[in-house]
Amino acid sequence: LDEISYTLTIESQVPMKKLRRKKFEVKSYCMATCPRHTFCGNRFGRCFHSSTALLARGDGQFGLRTPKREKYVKRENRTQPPIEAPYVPPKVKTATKSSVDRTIDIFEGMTIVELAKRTGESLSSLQDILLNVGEKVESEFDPLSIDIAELVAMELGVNVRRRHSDEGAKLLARPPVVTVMGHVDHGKTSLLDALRQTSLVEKEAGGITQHLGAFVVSMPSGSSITFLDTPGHAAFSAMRARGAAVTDIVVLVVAADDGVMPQTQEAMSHATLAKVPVVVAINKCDKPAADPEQVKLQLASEGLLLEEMGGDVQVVEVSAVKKTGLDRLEEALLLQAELMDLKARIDGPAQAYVVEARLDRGRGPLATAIVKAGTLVCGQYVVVGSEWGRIRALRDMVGKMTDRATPAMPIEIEGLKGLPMAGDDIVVVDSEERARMLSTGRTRKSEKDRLRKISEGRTEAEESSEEQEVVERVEMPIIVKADVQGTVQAVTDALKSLNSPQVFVNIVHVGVGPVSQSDIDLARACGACIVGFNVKNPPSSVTQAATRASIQIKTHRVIYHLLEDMGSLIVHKAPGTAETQVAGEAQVLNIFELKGRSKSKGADVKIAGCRVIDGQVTRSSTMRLLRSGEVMFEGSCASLKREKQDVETVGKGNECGLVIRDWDDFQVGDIIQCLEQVVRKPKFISSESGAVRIEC
Ligand SMILES: Nc1nc2c(ncn2[C@@H]2O[C@H](COP(=O)(O)OP(=O)(O)OP(=O)(O)O)[C@@H](O)[C@H]2O)c(=O)[nH]1
Repeated sequence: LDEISYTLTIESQVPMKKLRRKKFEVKSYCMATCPRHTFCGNRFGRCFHSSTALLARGDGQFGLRTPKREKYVKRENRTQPPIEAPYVPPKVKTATKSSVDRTIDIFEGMTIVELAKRTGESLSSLQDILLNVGEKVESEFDPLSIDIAELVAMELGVNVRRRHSDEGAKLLARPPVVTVMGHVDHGKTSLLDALRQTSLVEKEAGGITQHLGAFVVSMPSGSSITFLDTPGHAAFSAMRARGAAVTDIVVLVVAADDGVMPQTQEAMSHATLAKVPVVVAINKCDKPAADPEQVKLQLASEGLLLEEMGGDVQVVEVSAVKKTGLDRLEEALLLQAELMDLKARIDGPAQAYVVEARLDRGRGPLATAIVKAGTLVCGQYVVVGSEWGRIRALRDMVGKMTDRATPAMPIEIEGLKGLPMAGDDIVVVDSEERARMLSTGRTRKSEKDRLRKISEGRTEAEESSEEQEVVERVEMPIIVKADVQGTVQAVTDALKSLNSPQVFVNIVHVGVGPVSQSDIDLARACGACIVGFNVKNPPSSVTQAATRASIQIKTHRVIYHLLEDMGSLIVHKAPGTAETQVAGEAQVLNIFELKGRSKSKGADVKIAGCRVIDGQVTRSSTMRLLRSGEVMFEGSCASLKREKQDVETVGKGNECGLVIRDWDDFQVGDIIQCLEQVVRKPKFISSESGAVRIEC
């Protein structure tokens, strides 16, 4: 009511019938005071319930008739013209979305003054934080270590990007890091397998490779290419996006017999966003249905400037199965790398990224990493994401121990205290104390961010639930277990995409490895469902414990199947939205009057002789009377008869006699609708690109 800037005092509910008798013209229905709108499902349209209406008389006076006092309450402020349109409540944004994550660049040796400028904080507050972290700064212009700068920024809730200066350092050419992307089934895995087999290193090692999440192909010329071995489904886009942060070149695989598909386009967007150049591999050229020229035209129409059409994107026709064109693909990649003049500093502390992480029973947390610059040396203290450790062992892609790793070299790091995440950065620090400090600071920051995001998620949900009239929002706690850390993350992200205003997908715990007894204990404590992706089936003792505790364990190997399964669980759990549905319609053909037949007062009763023209009319339902499309009344049915017999329902095409409680002003031609309350559940929607969501 505030919205239309006048105030009404509503003193009681008024049946519309009585108001109509007094010749009030209904101008608009007021939903704000309708006691039944929570049931009528029309909260944001007109509320058709008869009991409350905002009315206007012929003279333009607005008011609400109050039968007890026989007067209407006038509006107090008449500056607004009479309302013509139904009242639509304002969209009030209640959520105070926290400011967008801020990220600043930090570097070794920056001063507190510079840090204050970048964070926008006062010098004194930075000095207080420095004191808290036990760092003494004599002057505002003393250089800070990059770790301390990060700690201070984290205390302020600011994200950092570490910048390392290569000034004065010797830069050497380094191999390109390549990610293979493309649509499902276009042959990414086959191509990676075929390329892996071309590796001289592998041949020397007798073809025994461990799965590292990355491998190096060494060419006879002495050059080499590092391939990231990332999975290919759309749900793993999060991981691919992370991969792209380390990636120099993307190989876009397009099947020659299938052409550009949704995930081809998605891969192109990933590469464009990450500003990573693309080399196209038109695969399956051995197939009779292969049409590489058609694929090229499609790619060009997608905006890819192909070399043979005057652009700079190289295209190579290959067959992963027949292993043809692989050498040309490798050459194209090396040429692209040459054009990019990829160089890195070899000396000094390493900058590296985690590609994959897993837990080994005997060796503890293991992280596959790619060094971007500098040299990672065995024995160094490192902080990896929020984890830390001292490098106990470094292994190369064939599992051979090495004491150092140089740029673009995939290595496996042993010695971390916890399991990092794919995409985490690796920072070399001076001491154990510094490593612990930074790791604690990062953990605290990410926990704060997580809680903030949860609360934002809830607020967003609350906001949209207002719009969609959700009965309530339920929480669905989930525990995610997967084979490797990267997959855990991808599955978690994919499950979060099933978040909806009705069901809050709350990932309470994630971990690597099969579902264990401790997962069951946790699930029991918080009523969670356990999701296992690409993990071994749990031991029977664990499954039995889960059954006893009625805990659902969902194990899958195909991400889409997992999402579909969880989607239906979420839909099942969703409370749904209450909706009013017209179950049937009858038209008034005749009006009969029975004298003195009203049960309560012995008054006359009017019966509407109707024909059901659509659906069916049910006695127990609410009836809505429409005249020339306008709602006249809504109320319950007092009697429904067919050929003098009381009946519960009358179907389409049949005639019946209808009495509506508190309404007898029937006219021939009136339409009586029979209203039904239904609960509409949300839907699991999957798009062609593989993206899924729950639509309420
Ligand atoms: N004839 C032919 N078949 C191929 C070729 N490359 C892959 N295939 C077949 O295409 C199918 C899919 O290949 P994958 O390598 O699993 O495709 P992918 O893109 O990795 O698939 P996802 O991992 O599901 O995204 C398999 O049956 C392969 O044998 C090729 O060059 N020629």
